[in-house]
Amino acid sequence: MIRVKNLWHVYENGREALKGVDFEMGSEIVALVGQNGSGKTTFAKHLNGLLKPTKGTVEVDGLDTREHTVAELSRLVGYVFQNPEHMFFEESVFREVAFGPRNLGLSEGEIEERVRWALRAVNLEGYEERTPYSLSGGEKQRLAIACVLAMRPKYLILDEPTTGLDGRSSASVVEAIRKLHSEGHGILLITHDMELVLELAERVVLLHRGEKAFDGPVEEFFSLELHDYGLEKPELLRISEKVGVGFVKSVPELVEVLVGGER
Ligand SMILES: Nc1ncnc2c1ncn2[C@@H]1O[C@H](COP(=O)(O)OP(=O)(O)OP(=O)(O)O)[C@@H](O)[C@H]1O
Repeated sequence: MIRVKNLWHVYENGREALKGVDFEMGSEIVALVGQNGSGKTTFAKHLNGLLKPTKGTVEVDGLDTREHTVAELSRLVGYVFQNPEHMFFEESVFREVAFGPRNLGLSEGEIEERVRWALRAVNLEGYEERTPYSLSGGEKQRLAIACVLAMRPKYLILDEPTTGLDGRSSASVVEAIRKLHSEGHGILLITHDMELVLELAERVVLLHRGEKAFDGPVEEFFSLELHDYGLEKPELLRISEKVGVGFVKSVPELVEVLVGGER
């Protein structure tokens, strides 16, 4: 479990970015949402120790982040940053994914096993010898996830994993996230994309001006007045409400309800 209690973060310039946030998560898919500057990145960086609480506590599987290094915590909480392609520096996909495990001092056999496993998890088998720069946007994003996965973290933080990707690439990333979740990883998805929240999240945490304004099931989240928080309802939900169907998670589900009549 990740346990955050009364988390405050005040930057050196006096900016109070987080004000008393409580949070817990296990192996769910949680979407972390909120308008620009609401504190999402500041919050997420506390979960692998990149930032330490000004006040309050953050514990990951019983480890207090103040007492452990980022290197130690990164084995538990993997962080895939936005636009990860800027972080690739090896000449092959294999070497890129092997970099983290190699730094752990593992044997060549173990490294290879981890790389194959991580590439399989994101459907990039057969890409081992490609250069990272030759990959498509969706493939790069999945490679970035594989690099973090190779450290075998229990929890994954994904910052805007589908932003800038076309429909097909985005679908491949969504599929990889679902697969990881089904294998027991807890996933914190930072995003502005409400369609993605609808499609993937079980639970939503909404930050507003550094405070937690909502924490609950996705259906309940979408019944909030999202404009008040600078957010938009997904088009699909606007349509489904207009035709009197209410909450649906996907276009096929909407069609099924419309064609099948009663739910
Ligand atoms: N290093 C820093 N020093 C001072 N203030 C900061 C620093 N980093 C962030 N802030 C401020 O803290 C607040 C929260 O920022 P944060 O990046 O956590 O928000 P966010 O929700 O992730 O925003 P976005 O959606 O734009 O990425 C903002 O007002 C921001 O300007």
